[in-house]
Amino acid sequence: MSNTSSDTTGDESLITTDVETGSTDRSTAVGETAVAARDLDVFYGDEQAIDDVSIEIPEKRVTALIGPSGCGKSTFLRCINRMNDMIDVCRVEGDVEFGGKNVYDDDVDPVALRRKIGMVFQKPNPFPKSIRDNVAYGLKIQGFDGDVDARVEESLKGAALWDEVKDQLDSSGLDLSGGQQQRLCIARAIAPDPEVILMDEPTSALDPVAASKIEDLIDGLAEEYTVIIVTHNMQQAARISDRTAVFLTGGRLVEYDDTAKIFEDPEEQRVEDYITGKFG
Ligand SMILES: Nc1ncnc2c1ncn2[C@@H]1O[C@H](COP(=O)(O)OP(=O)(O)OP(=O)(O)O)[C@@H](O)[C@H]1O
Repeated sequence: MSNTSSDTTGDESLITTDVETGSTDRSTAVGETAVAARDLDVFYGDEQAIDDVSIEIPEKRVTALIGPSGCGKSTFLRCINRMNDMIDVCRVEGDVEFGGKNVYDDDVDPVALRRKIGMVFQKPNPFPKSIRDNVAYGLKIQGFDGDVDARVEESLKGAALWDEVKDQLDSSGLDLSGGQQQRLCIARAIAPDPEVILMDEPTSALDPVAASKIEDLIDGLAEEYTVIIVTHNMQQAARISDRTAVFLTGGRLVEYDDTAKIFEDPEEQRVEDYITGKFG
């Protein structure tokens, strides 16, 4: 795995089909499906943001969603754990299957769904609470009756933050550096023991060293969780993901395959044009 991980949005000189792929030791054979979208359409009022997307996302792999600005990557990601429910004008048609169920069925509780499908955002957003309370937050909400301190430690270890904060668990999460705050948010996301972690450009607000740590972390997270990540950073997608889905303008999924195939030999000319920086 390359250790350079600066975000390169807009830096076309770094966009090349020669990017290093296949960073992980995981088998490229696609296993069980964790999340599937079927004929998914999403509208904001009259504007269509996702157009007839069907995709099967494998469990315990890193799947990257890439594509130019405004092509619907974040909208698609937010459909998976129904974060779009919070947007009044947003309407979803079609199915998103998780755990053998359409998450849009009437009997699905979105709060319970989000415990199973956690989310990490672009800007680190710890609560103005102690490090411990940040991680324990979701556990308290779900009425977790196990050993909270042990779970906090386990989650901070899982987010590669424990060694840096173990002596300051009562300090505010806001006093940490940006990269530490993002790892704290990852610890908070994994504490309720989800199956899927959605990440919306999790390194784009971080410096290259902090971003590199998060990339290494994501690689390890996929041992245990299904990771679905939106990134503008082509090199990042190539380095850390097993599968890559390319969205293009109009919210269409134009190609979805093993990451190495997408970056080395895409089927679609417009995908090649996009990843070589000819547009987007
Ligand atoms: N809350 C919203 N209300 C209305 N329109 C929205 C909303 N969020 C997104 N859109 C529109 O939906 C389309 C897809 O946006 P989305 O943010 O999903 O794309 P994206 O590929 O993630 O973009 P970016 O890479 O710039 O973050 C865009 O046309 C955007 O303007």
